[in-house]
Amino acid sequence: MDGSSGGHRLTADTESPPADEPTALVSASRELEDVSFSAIVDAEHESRVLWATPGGLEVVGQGVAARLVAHGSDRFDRVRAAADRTFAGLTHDGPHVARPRAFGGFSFHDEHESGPPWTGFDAAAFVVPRILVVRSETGTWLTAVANEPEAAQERLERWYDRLAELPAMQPSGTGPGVESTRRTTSQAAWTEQVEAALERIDRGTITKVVLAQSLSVALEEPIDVPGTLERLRRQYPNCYRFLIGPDAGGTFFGAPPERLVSKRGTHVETEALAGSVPRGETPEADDAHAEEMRDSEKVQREHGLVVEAIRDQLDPLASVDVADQTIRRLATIQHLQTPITATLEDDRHVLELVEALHPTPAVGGVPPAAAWETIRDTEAFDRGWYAAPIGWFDAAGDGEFAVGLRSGVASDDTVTLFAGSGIVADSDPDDEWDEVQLKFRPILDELR
Ligand SMILES: C=C(O[C@@H]1C=C(C(=O)O)C=C[C@H]1O)C(=O)O
Repeated sequence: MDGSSGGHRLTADTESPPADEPTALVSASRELEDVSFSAIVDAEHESRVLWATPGGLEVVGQGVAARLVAHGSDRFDRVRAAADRTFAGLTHDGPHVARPRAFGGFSFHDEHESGPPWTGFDAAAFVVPRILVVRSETGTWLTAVANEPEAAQERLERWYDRLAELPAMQPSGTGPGVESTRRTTSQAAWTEQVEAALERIDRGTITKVVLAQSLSVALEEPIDVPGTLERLRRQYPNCYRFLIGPDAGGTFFGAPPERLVSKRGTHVETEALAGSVPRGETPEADDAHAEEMRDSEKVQREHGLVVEAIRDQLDPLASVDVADQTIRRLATIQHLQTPITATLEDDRHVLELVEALHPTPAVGGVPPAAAWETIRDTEAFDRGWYAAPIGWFDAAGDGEFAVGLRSGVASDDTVTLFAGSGIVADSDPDDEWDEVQLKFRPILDELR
């Protein structure tokens, strides 16, 4: 069902209300001993989600209590309207951290149509899972969501018993092995693409554009996505981790370093993350790379465009505070980062902020429309949900979104990876090529 035409889509074994009379969601929570998250997200052919933040919140969900889907240029508004209907009258019996949330995201651009490798991915799609396990500072909670209190309670008890029987920890395994890789963009084609973008920059059509590549990886064994994410956690402990698995089609997953936005009440946090250099072999070499990035006029210009665009987007809504630049060090790469916070004048839904910010020039360009045209004229693959907002929102309109980077979409025995880099005046095609290869590594290393 298209969420634009109604709120809930209920799967067969829930108590389906008449289509035009969605009943309110009811949820109940119970504290758990720690459990293996895989038990929730291993289920194939079931809708499943995983969301983990650098701050330590981890959530897994399975099944569909409500689904919100939208297409077209007003997809953000449509999801928000569907969210209001979905969450109207919600009653939650449990701690705030374990409340029902809608998890999902958007495609990079609003003309997106689902198709390989993005089968199962609409232009905007969220689910409120029927079963959630939340691990936070205050403990681990199991939440069941249904349309009636008895059904929620029954589901809660059934899953509590089921999870209690499983071992708490499951091995995260090893990579599925890479049989072969196929590029959408050869290095020669890339050089031409970057040079064509540089011409547009010269002519003044654009100031910056982020061009990307995709890499299709044929696997030796089927991939265990939750296991892969668990291994990514060890390598990239300060990154987000996400898995979005519709009940049919591919599974989108990744470990992005970049927050698009988080909102709690009137407090907003976002950041500019743009400018990239490799890690060094020694602490001295590491610092030298970081120094070189900080001192580069080109990187500062590229980064400054992102800070400026975020400030311009938030200024009409909030009082904005831009902090000092720092270096964001990840296992394989370092970035220039500027943390940005804001205080909203009036409370807003997090989706309003997502719409205002996406795509920032960290993944799109300046000016946005001409940059998008450049991307469309240039890239030989479908961005799908790559570099797009991935996250959650709740009944109050609070939520958090990452940028879907360092990511791939898995289907059958293939994972398609995506990575890009910002092109500004003075960009060198060979350097940008190297940067893109570095950004494939987080996922690619875990597949080997
Ligand atoms: C586009 C990507 O990364 C983005 C682009 C960056 C850059 O151009 O320096 C840095 C971080 C991200 O905002 C990607 O990882 O695919």
